[in-house]
Amino acid sequence: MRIDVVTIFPEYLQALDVSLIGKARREGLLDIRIHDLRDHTSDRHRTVDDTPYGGGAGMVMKPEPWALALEAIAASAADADDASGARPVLLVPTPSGTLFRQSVAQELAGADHLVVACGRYEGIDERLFEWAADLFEVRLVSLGDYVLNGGEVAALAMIEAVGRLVPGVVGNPESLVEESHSDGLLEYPVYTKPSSWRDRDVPEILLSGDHGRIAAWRHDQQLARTRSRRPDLLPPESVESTETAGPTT
Ligand SMILES: O=C(OCc1ccccc1)c1cn[nH]c1
Repeated sequence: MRIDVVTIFPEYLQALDVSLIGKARREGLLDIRIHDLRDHTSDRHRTVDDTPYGGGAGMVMKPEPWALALEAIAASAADADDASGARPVLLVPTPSGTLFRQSVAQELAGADHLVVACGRYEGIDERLFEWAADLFEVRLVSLGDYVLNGGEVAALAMIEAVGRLVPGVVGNPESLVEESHSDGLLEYPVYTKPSSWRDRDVPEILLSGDHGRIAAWRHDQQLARTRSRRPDLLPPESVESTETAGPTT
């Protein structure tokens, strides 16, 4: 998978050189390219923003530098994108996007080419997204109901969530199967040695070796946790009962 990131703070994306994503880049599983939006300006001050029409505080990102940056990326990937037959996905982290969830990460992991646009200030001129629709599948996506100063932190989160699902990136694919949200429930509690730690013991069931009962206990834990912390994830009829099945704090 190729991932291009456009930003005015390229150094923010250095985290993508580290750990599993960094290893996948070095192994060629992920082709991640970082672009400085200011390289697509033509004035002496490398201007990327201006005041908002209609007034209001803050600044808006000008559409032209973005269009030049995106055109350059589309041109550099044209052969590969043509071969894949699908338009690249333009992924735009923004508070006004649809909610990013594991299901969205799974979907995006199937794309051949992602282009991530990191907005700053009050956002990007809306016309850019209208213009981009001819070249890209445009996806405005929110990490959650809070506001960051720019899209870079959200881009790191989304790239990690998507990148780790690309085959070969995570060594043991088994660890991708049983994880939070993959079955729509929160993950069960996990424990490791020592079995007794500061007078707190690991639940006996986990030391029993009875894998059937362990699986059942873990599923009960998932349900109890999801009920208490994220009832919104459960279908309506299954929320009223509040029996607990062990440590669910
Ligand atoms: O703040 C966010 O993105 C940065 C951003 C982009 C455009 C204008 C302002 C801020 C964000 C919050 N949830 N998901 C993304």
